[in-house]
Amino acid sequence: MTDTAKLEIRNLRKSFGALVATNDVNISVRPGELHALIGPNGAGKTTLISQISGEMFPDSGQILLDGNDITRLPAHKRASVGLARSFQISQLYNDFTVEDNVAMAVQAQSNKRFNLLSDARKDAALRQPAKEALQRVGLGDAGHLMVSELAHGKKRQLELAIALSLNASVLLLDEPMAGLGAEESLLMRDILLDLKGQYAILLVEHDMDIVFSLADRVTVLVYGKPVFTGTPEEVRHNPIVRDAYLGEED
Ligand SMILES: Nc1ncnc2c1ncn2[C@@H]1O[C@H](COP(=O)(O)OP(=O)(O)OP(=O)(O)O)[C@@H](O)[C@H]1O
Repeated sequence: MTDTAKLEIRNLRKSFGALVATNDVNISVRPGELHALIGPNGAGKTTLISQISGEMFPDSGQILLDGNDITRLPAHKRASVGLARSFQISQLYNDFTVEDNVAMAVQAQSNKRFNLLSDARKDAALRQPAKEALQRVGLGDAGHLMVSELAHGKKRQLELAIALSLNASVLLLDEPMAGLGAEESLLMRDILLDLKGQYAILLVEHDMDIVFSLADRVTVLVYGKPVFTGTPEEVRHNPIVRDAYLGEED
């Protein structure tokens, strides 16, 4: 399994003072796999994602992408080696159009390459991937709208479009369903279903219906430590998981 992992987390550890938020974590995400990370509030899911995306560095351990060690690579360089974290709504530019927001992300990632082109070609080279990414998340007709005009669900779709426009093969998705209404959730579920199989996806999500219906494998994190990794069916029936986490739901 180690040989074929797209993303591999080895013995990762991160403490905040006395609190061990990431406690010797080992997780692998295979090519095309949708791997969900679940756990109670405070289990360390966001802390782990932040280390994988490079916003925070671990105390020890390794993060490998396609077998290459990216543990200390700065966050802004990770997209160019194939790893994208879904943007957060707080990072969107409200006073620009939807398409501008995606085009700016494409440009920010590949500044040097585009600076060599003439303005017209540069514009086309930025607009085309932006349009394709928007199409992919169901925002093909919304490119001209100002971000400030978008409903919450559409902003979430835009976050995902920005991640897709970066041409990564590994996606880190941190609670894409958060704050969505029932209809918006169904739409997001369909979008994720469409992406499934084409990207290696590490998905943090509290919505268990989504996790159990979409994930190939699930890792359960409790107090910073993975207690079990398996298929949704195995996770559902595992006594350790039920005691530690799902117990109250059964
Ligand atoms: N910068 C920080 N400084 C100190 N403690 C932190 C910091 N970031 C997170 N923690 C602590 O680390 C633990 C893990 O937090 P984290 O946000 O990663 O959990 P989570 O699983 O994402 O939770 P949730 O599901 O509520 O989002 C918590 O106890 C949290 O209080």
